[in-house]
Amino acid sequence: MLELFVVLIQAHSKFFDCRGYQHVGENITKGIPDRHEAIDCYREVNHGMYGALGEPMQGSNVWPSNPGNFKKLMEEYVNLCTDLSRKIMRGIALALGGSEVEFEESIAGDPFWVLRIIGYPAATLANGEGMPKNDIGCGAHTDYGLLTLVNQDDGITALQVRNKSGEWISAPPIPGSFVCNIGDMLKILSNGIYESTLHRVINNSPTYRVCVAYFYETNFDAAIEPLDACVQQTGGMKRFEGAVYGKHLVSKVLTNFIY
Ligand SMILES: O=C(O)CCC(=O)C(=O)O
Ligand SMILES: [Fe+2]
Repeated sequence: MLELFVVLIQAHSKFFDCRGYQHVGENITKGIPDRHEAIDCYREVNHGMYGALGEPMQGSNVWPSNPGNFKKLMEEYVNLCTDLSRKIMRGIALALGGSEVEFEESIAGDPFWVLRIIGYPAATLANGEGMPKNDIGCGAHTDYGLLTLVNQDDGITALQVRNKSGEWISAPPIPGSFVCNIGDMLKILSNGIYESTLHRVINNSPTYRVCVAYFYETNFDAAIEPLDACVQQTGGMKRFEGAVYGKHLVSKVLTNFIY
C-alpha cells in the first residue's frame, strides 16, 4: 500500500511538474529516450495566470542548493539572454520590412522563456569494435518559440543541423558565440521566410558535454499567425496554420517525458 502511494505521488508530481532535474533517458523525443540529463526551468506561471491553458506550466523552478549562488547567476543569465534576444528580434523585424517593434506587444511584449542546462554523457564504446556508439543525445526536433541561444561547450562538436538537401551538418562551437536556432513561432510569423531548422545532438566525444540552451518565446497566450507583410512577400498565401504558443509548448512538453 505504501509503495503504491509513493508511486502515485511520483506519477502525480511528474505529470504536473516539468521543472527541475531530469535524469538520463527521462526526456523523450518522438518516442525515443534521449541520452542526456538536464535541469529544466521555465518562466514562472502563477496559479490561474492563463486559465486552463497555463495550468500544466504552473509552478516555481527547482534550483540546486549547491552552489549557493546558482539560482541568482542563472536568473541574471536569463535576463541578459532575454535582452539580447529582444534585440535580435528587432533586427529580424527590420529585415522583414516591418517596424523595429513588430514582434513586441501582443506577440512578445511579455515574452515567455525556457532554460535547459543539459549534460550529455561521454560516448560509450560499441562492444569490441572500438568505435563510439551513435547514441542520440537529443533526437531530431525543431524548437518551439522564436529564437534559441545555444551556449555549447568549446572543443566538442555534437550539435547537428539538417540542411535543405536533407544532410546533417555539424554546428561546431565557436568560442565566445551562441548558435541561434529559429523556432516554430518565427517560422509561422514569417510565413516560412525563416525556417525552424531540424537539429539533433550526438556526443561522440570521450568527454561529458554541457550545453545551456535559452529559448526566447512569444507571450504565453499569444495567438500566432503569419504576418501580412510576410504573406505578401511569399506569394500571398498563408503557408501555415495559426497556433497558440502556450498550447504548442504544453503539447510538446507533455510528450517529452515518461510518466
Ligand atoms: O545541446 C545542444 O546543442 C542543443 C540542445 C537542443 O537542441 C535543445 O535543448 O532544444
Ligand atoms: Fe533544440
